[in-house]
Amino acid sequence: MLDCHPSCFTLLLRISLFQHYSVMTLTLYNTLTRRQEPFETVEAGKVKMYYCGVTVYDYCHLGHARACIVWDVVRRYLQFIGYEVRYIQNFTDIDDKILNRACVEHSSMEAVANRFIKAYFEDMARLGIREADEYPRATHTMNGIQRLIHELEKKGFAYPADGDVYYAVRQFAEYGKLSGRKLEDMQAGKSERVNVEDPEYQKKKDPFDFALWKAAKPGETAWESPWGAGRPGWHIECSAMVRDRLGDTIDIHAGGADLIFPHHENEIAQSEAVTGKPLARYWLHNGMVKVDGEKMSKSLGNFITIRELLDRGVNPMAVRLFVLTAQYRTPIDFTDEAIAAATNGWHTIKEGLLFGYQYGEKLGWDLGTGDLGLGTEEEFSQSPIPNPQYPVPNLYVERFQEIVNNDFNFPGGLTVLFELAKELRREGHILVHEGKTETSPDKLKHQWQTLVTLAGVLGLEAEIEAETDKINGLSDAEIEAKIQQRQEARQGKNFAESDRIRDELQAEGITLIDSRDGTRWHRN
Ligand SMILES: Nc1ncnc2c1ncn2[C@@H]1O[C@H](COP(=O)(O)OP(=O)(O)OP(=O)(O)O)[C@@H](O)[C@H]1O
Ligand SMILES: [Zn+2]
Repeated sequence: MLDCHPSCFTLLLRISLFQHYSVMTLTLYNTLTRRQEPFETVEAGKVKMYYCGVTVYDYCHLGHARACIVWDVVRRYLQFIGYEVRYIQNFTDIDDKILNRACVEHSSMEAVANRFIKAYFEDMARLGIREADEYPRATHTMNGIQRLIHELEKKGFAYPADGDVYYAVRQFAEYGKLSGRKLEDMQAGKSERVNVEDPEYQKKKDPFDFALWKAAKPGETAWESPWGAGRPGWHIECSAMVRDRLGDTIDIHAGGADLIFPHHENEIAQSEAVTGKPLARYWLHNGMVKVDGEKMSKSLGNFITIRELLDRGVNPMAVRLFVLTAQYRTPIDFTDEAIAAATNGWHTIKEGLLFGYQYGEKLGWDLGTGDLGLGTEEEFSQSPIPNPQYPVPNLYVERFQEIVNNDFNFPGGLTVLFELAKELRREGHILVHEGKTETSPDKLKHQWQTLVTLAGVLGLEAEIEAETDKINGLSDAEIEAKIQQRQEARQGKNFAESDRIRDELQAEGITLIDSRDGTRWHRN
């Protein structure tokens, strides 16, 4: 028994409570408060989440891939720790850039949008992004948009001007609370850059007022409205979609850090002026993918599309790893080296994921229904936890959760996966060379299932059949036989032949290491 003063007990109790709290509570950095806070949802056990999706006028690039992967994994993780998540992602299908492309292609805004929405789904499926619960589009939300503008007008936050309608930023006392910008400071910076000849400038009461509705120019696609034919501004569509699909206050509003100002600031001004309630409890922003220090962006033209990257042979799971090895809020540089490092990382995790398929039978695992305990294919693809019957929780899962609970620390979570995968790989080599493993088959099965579960939370899945086929393509015995042939060629001084065999094996993903004691090999 500890000989301790009562205050010492209180301290111990506090420490243990704190430890419990820090382990079990998800805490998130909230852009709005600039602090990391415990995650508390409006309704217990349920998360309403909205992500500002793409403007559909071109193919998605690696920057979009990062955003989509991060929010996909956030959603999976929230489900994993027991939340019911309703996840909405919009498509901006009304925009000057879509209109310009339609003009260039002698096509319509709708045709351009539809083409790139289709491409979006193709690309995201290749990256293993789970579909959102709904994908509202600006063109399908016209009633909600007009209703909101009308309410803003009625409450004195909006004013019509010659077919346009503007939001009066000075009416909203909290304008700037998300981005931390003050109108006065911005005013000083902007005064030299303002173009007083600009017709929009002349219609606005304040240069920072922004358009809620824009009158159509002759020949432009337009929608009827109480203010005349026109189309909505970009910011109002998200306010309307959030309200229509999720209600007045949601739990998580997500998007790239480039959207904090003005887009999200304006969304807050619009929605909160009408409802008088917070639009979102947590504002989360992913960092940018950069190229030579600059944001990868369609408008700057410094981008690589997802399809280009994958068509070059980069594994989609390596793209996921490239994204997940950085904390989601920090910027990351796109370089060939970074992709190569992610590819190496993926090979390691993949080997671990395939362990059960390669060695399960040899280890005498009880295969039960023949699915190695992974559940049916349908369950596997739908559930965030491949099989809820898994032997979870365990120490690995607890550690993973403890790490990730700290502001979605996915890179930290990955270290647990690498540890498991490397251990399984090591045991696989021992089994091949010595006929048995160091660790008991039961424990290995448990570790393997844990790895598959945690990898599933991060959306990392090996294409089981294709990959095992590849591995089965050259069995261990065949590899050993080729090494023997190479040895004979070397003894006969036929170095061309020995090099050919080495290259052939390398092409199959087998690396040879020569030493005094002979040739060792490993799969890459
Ligand atoms: N380089 C990037 N890195 C990370 N996220 C990005 C990047 N570019 C865009 N996003 C995010 O992807 C989503 C869709 O963005 P959007 O369609 O406006 O693309 P964009 O490339 O920024 O367009 P533009 O180049 O015309 O500004 C947003 O949430 C945005 O923040
Ligand atoms: Zn938005």
